Amino acid sequence: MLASTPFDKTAAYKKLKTHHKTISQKHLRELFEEDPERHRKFSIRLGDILLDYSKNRITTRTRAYLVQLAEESGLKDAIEKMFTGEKINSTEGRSVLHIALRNRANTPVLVDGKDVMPDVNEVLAKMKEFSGQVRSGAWKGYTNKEITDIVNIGIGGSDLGPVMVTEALKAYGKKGLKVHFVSNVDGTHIAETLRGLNSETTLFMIASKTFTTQETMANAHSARDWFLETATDQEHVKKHFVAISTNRSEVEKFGIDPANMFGFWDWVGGRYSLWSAIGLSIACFIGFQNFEQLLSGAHDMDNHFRNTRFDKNIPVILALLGIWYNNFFDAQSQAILPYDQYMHRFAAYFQQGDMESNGKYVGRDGQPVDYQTGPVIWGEPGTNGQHAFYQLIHQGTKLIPCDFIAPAVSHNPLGDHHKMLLSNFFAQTEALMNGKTYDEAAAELVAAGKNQEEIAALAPYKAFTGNRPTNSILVKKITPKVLGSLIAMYEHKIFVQGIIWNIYSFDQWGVELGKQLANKIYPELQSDWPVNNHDSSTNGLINQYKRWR
Ligand SMILES: O=P(O)(O)OC[C@H]1O[C@@H](O)[C@H](O)[C@@H](O)[C@@H]1O
Repeated sequence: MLASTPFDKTAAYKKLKTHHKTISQKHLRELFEEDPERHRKFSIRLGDILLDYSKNRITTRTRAYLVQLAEESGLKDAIEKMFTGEKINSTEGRSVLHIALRNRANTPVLVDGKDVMPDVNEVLAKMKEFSGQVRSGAWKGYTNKEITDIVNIGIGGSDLGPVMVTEALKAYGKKGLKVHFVSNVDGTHIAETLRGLNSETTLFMIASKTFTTQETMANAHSARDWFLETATDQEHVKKHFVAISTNRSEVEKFGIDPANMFGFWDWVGGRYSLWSAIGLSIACFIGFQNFEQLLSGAHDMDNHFRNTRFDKNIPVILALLGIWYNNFFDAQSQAILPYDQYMHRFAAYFQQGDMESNGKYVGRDGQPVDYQTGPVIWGEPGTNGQHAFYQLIHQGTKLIPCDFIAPAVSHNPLGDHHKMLLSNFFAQTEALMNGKTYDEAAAELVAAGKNQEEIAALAPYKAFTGNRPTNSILVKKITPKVLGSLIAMYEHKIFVQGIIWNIYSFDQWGVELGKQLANKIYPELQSDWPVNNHDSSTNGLINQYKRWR
């Protein structure tokens, strides 16, 4: 069991409340003027990753109070409980062991007294063999042709991770092998994906932890129907369908050869599962060695997280800064802004990772919390975001803490593109921090030849308050290893915040109600009879749909 102290009852919370009154009056410009050593004091380097968090509205005192908050919340103990397989996902009665999936040290990790590592290694070995066969062309389709297209069918955690990683690591992808992802139950998704594919050279991966998810099962059945239209013989299914799941009996019921099943376990949360067999499409696309590098990058971050004191601990610091803005500055959201086109699904991935984990209002004591928990996560790659929503980040009325992420080395060193990209990356955090005073705006207008009247009219709009906090995460290059570390970094950040907010981060009961109601409404849509058993809005909408369809 995890300790359960409502975080607003800690001594550190009270100190931070008082301290916030002072800090909120300070401008980041002043903080930098007062202390020229901020970059050194507020940055952490881990291998090829540099976190500079100096452009935050903090002093060393703020950090000390935040670290105290983490200590009072029992974080050290909670980390140990996670790493040693204790059932900290209490509402589901499960351990939380994505760290075991990438435990490259192979030290025993016990669940109910049994070491899970032999099972983990067995599945990894099976993934290695299979991905090797697909990539070398040894795995043949029903007409003896090599596989050219993989279609992963899954949703949520069984989709977002593989999508994000295969995009982020496209530079490592095997030429001539395409990966496609179908998630939405909207028939358009699968219809558009299958258009142009050849059943002889297409491999389907049905990825579902439960193997009962409505969307995935509907898409899997449609994929099989499509396949059998040309392949005709049921026997051929086994060369073209594999399953990734924890539910063997449902896999067998669907008709997938158990030999083609890649298992995982209930202690792998869906949104933490890309490290498991759910990553099979990743392993096929980038190769198993690169997949192992991804695991090893995550393992490095796991070790750092578990063994480093909190004030030098990257995930802990990121989590504490998030809490500082969320709970003391009333920030509602957090932007993740990768300056790397390949990482264009990174923010979307952590929308599930963070919002499904920490979008909870009931504390671990079973009572509603009376403070804010998980933020809204959003973001798009720079520089596109700059020409879209950054206006609001710079001059809007809302405080939006931002994580800027960029690689020093591009996979596509084309002319001066990367220097231009990085100049924007550096400029934005500087601009958000410093802003532009009224006097600076007026001076620019003078230089542009404006008269006093024009200056008075325009300067208020051209001034920026600045003082907007950012983290800069500069990495050497987006390699599989670095990406693994970055993903694990955010996973642990989410964990720390959940511990401090005293909520359960590893269940997701909030998604159930919609599913239950959809299952009830689905049979009602079979006939054309009007319905009258819902509220007037739902009845009205269903009945209009029936008239129009
Ligand atoms: O992998 P499954 O069982 O098909 O589940 C897919 C998704 O289903 C959703 O209902 C859950 O909210 C997600 O956490 C999960 O990843």
